[in-house]
Amino acid sequence: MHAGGGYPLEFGTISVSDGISMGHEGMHFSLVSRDVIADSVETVISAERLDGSVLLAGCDKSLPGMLMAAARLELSSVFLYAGSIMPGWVKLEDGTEKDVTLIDAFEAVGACQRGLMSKGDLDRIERAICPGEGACGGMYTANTMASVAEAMGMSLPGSAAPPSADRRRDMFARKSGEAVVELLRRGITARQIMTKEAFENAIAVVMAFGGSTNAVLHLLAIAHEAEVELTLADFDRVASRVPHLGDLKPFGRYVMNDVDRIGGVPVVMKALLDAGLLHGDALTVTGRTVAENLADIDPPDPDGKILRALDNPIHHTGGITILHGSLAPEGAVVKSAGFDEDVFTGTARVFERERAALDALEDGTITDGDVVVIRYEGPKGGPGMREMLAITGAIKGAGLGKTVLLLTDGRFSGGRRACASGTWRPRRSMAGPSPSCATATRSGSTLRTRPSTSWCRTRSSRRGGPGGSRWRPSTPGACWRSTQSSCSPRRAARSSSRRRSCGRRCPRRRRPQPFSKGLGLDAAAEERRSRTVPVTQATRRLLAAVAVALRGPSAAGRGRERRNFAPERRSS
Ligand SMILES: CC(C)(O)[C@@H](O)C(=O)O
Repeated sequence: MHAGGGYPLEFGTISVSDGISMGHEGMHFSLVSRDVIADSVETVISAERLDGSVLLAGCDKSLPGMLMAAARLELSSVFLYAGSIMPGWVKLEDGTEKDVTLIDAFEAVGACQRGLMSKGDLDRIERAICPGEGACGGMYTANTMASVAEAMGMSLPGSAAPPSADRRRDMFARKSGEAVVELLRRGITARQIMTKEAFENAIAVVMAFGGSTNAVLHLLAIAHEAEVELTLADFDRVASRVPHLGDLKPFGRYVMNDVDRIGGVPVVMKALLDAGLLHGDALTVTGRTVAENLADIDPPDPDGKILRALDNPIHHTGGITILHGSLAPEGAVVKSAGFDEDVFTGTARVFERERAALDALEDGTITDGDVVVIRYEGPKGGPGMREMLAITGAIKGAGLGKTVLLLTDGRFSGGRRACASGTWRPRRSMAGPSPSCATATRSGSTLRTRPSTSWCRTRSSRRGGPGGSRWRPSTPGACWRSTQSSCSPRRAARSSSRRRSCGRRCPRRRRPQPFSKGLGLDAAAEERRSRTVPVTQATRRLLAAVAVALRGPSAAGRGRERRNFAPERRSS
């Protein structure tokens, strides 16, 4: 920002690592953290009257949280991803060597429980999965959302794929700072970039990569903040045209680092643009269009292995399918990239909460042909719509990944490999004290799902009762607050802080006035711009005075040192 002529102030938000919060009570807070992050960014930027922002994020919920804040604030913003981890490497007892990610550890737990893996190997995998810093390495939620940000034009072209430890990240950080000052000069705000076309571009890239189902939830939330009309039907429409090209984990063989080696996200964007599947005229944070950025980069064609060519896709439709049917009248989301079978028919085994299903798996009572239904994990009933990675990982590790289907009103991890469909809202799910799923489902009923034709049904005419004998309302706190506005998984996709999602009236927010108002493109503003930098001198004087008051005279000096330090870092 210094280099661009602006003056940066730094602040942090909370963040939750999903790898740590997975599989226990902590996961109730994960999705909630997304909205807390968006709220906290809005709060600081609004309170301090900042002109724009470079929004940095690493793990799953902080990425959409930041993008939601950008959309809500409608100031100049550039999103910058912290990059993903490199895969780990492990040598198992029998001499097998393989690359591993976090997901291998969750699956190893299931394998160990079933006696398919020794405790020694489980321990080796657990120690190998995190060889350094960065978000989870496969095309899980963090990398999916980083690709979303790049495809949407909210981050610099080529910035999503380089790993966390890669020094190119320093270059992207510097350029992001310069870019936001330039956006401010030109009066370009986040909502001018986050248009319907930008969302469609993001969905197209998710479909081509076979990204995380969480992208559906998060994109709906970001669109809601941007006041862009986006529905599940949009995902259906784009998925029907865009083929699945990425042989990427969890279902494929490669990780984000491999995508980086073959040219990163621009490779898939260029392939889609050439095929007429991307809006080339959408504006981006470079101030140029998607097509102009791609022309500058001139990325190579897909390599045919990590990313297939459009005429030789892995699947002819996108990696995510929206299901409808008696089980999910409002829609359910399934990662069809992981389904080999056209139809899955099985017998419902209904569990209240993930723990009960994990216990049944450990007992060996979940078997081939079962449809594990986990209920009371929804946004309100859960609360917090927990991710089910512990159970999907354990099912896969137990060797049941292809023969057992999992349905839940909770969420799925971007890393799950078992057959699973979730984020659904069966009929009557809002009734009674437990507005979770599966009041429509009873153990023993036959469930059928067919991702290829987008439906999931129950054959049973019997509906379950309200159930939920063990359901308790959440106690006041962050989770409880989130239940006050989330009604269904579809609506939970929208920010809890925007009451409109529940049909309650929410006054239209007034657009915040940027502090350095008048940096637009008109002649007078241009003239002013040439005489001033985006942060006013008055602000700078005020900040210096505050720094002196808080930390003594040396603090103001330190501020000056930092400013002067920036160009030196560039030369080193
Ligand atoms: C822990 C993971 C793999 O990050 C997961 O939460 C996801 O959704 O990607």
